[in-house]
Amino acid sequence: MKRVCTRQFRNLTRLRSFGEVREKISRSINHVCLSRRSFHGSACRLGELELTSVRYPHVQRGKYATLTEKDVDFFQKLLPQRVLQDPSELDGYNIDWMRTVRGNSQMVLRPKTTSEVAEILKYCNERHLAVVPQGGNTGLVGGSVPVFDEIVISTQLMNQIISLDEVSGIVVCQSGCILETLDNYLAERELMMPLDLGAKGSCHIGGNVSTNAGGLRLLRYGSLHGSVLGVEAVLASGEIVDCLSSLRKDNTGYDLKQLFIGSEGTLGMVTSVSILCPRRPKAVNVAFLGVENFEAALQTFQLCKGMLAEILSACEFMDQESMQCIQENLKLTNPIKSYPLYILIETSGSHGSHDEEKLNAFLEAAMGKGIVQDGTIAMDVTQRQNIWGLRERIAEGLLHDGYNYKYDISLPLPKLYEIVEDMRQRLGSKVTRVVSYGHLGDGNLHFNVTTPEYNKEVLGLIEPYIYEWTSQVRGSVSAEHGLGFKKRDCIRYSKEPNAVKMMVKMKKLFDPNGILNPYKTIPL
Ligand SMILES: O=C(O)CC[C@@H](O)C(=O)O
Ligand SMILES: [Zn+2]
Repeated sequence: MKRVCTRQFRNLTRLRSFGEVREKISRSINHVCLSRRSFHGSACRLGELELTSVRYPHVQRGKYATLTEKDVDFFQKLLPQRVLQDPSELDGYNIDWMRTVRGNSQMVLRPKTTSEVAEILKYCNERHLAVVPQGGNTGLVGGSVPVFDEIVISTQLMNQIISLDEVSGIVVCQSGCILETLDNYLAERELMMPLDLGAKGSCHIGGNVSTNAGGLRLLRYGSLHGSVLGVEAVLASGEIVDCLSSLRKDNTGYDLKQLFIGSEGTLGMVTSVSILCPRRPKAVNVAFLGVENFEAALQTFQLCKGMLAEILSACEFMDQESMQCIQENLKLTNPIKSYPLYILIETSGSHGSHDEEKLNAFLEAAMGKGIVQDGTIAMDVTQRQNIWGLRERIAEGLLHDGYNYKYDISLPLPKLYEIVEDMRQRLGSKVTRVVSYGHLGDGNLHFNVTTPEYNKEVLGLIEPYIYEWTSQVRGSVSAEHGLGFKKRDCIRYSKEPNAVKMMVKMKKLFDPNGILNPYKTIPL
């Protein structure tokens, strides 16, 4: 049952069978639903976490029309039984997953087809009614919730898989398909989604594409700018832009679909996508390792890139503070001893025993060189999921602390941990935790600070310091979460003024009345 590890890997501990199985249901603790599932329909209350007006008092409502009875009649006729207005149903659409942005939308529309989306947008554009497209509402920058009273256009009912070409591995589907549902559908056909993330159980593919979500396997499968072959989107005017190609090659001028990938619903609402899916690997292995410092983490990554080469499918890291957070707040168990840093390595290949041999050889070498101190390899699917749960559930664990200051930074690898150590010094005992983890394989640091409640002084110690530092080392202030509402004013730290000007011009061209996801992405 247990694969034998070599002498050099002497500290290897067997993975205990975890008491905790990764929870997949929404939980409501202290009035806050914490798993990265959406909380539509669950009884969440905000209480003291109602922070939009506290943190963003400078943001003023734009000059949009307000909803009239005539408007409501129009939408009810267009979408019978698919217009939500009951206040008890609206909370889940008005509040973001982080529970730091709360809008006050009075209406949620649930279209099923592209032409219904086109009708909605045409009407809203003529009436100057602002809208916010929303998928699973799992975003981390307040991009998918209204800021004021924007009408929510939910993709919940746009969940049809349109076609699958099993030979080329191209799936075409509506934007409201849940990522995990798509992946399960593909699994039956020996294919997989090229994207995986903690929120997979509730995020919608349209939201993934609109935010250019990165996730856990970007190292292996690249970004959605490469995997998405086609996009169908509806512009503010109601015009449908059909770029839903399923071609690998198409050089007929501007690649317009790219404009909808990562523009967070500000240029058009994505209604369908076409995605190139890789073959599902036959053998997957996951190892969880302990290292003494960030230099050793980098050496581990370098070594595994060399020794595991094309079978390496993920290389993630988390620090001891992340581990403490999930131990204390989620009661998860560390399968090895305590180390300053932990590395999760995943291989995905076509030959089980060959892959295992390679992984064991890598572990022997890493331990032999003294780079890795300790580790464990998952022996079955449950153990694999449990190891992944340690990494994927940190975001959830952090919310239990109270208020979470969240930063998603792309950095040159050698610089990745500098800011964490610096910030620990800077913040000292003023905060509950300083936590860092992320995608070592693609240079993406998730830096998080928590305090029992929102604390302006702490925020002032973090910002703009962290952004200025990121800018100086030519990093990006948003690696994969987007800018949404919360980060839009930080764009200038990563994009030069002329680039921002061009974005503003594009926005005006695509959406002259500014009705599409206002207050997001583009700075004021
Ligand atoms: O919570 C975060 O900071 C990151 C969330 C997500 O991108 C992850 O990689 O787990
Ligand atoms: Zn991430």
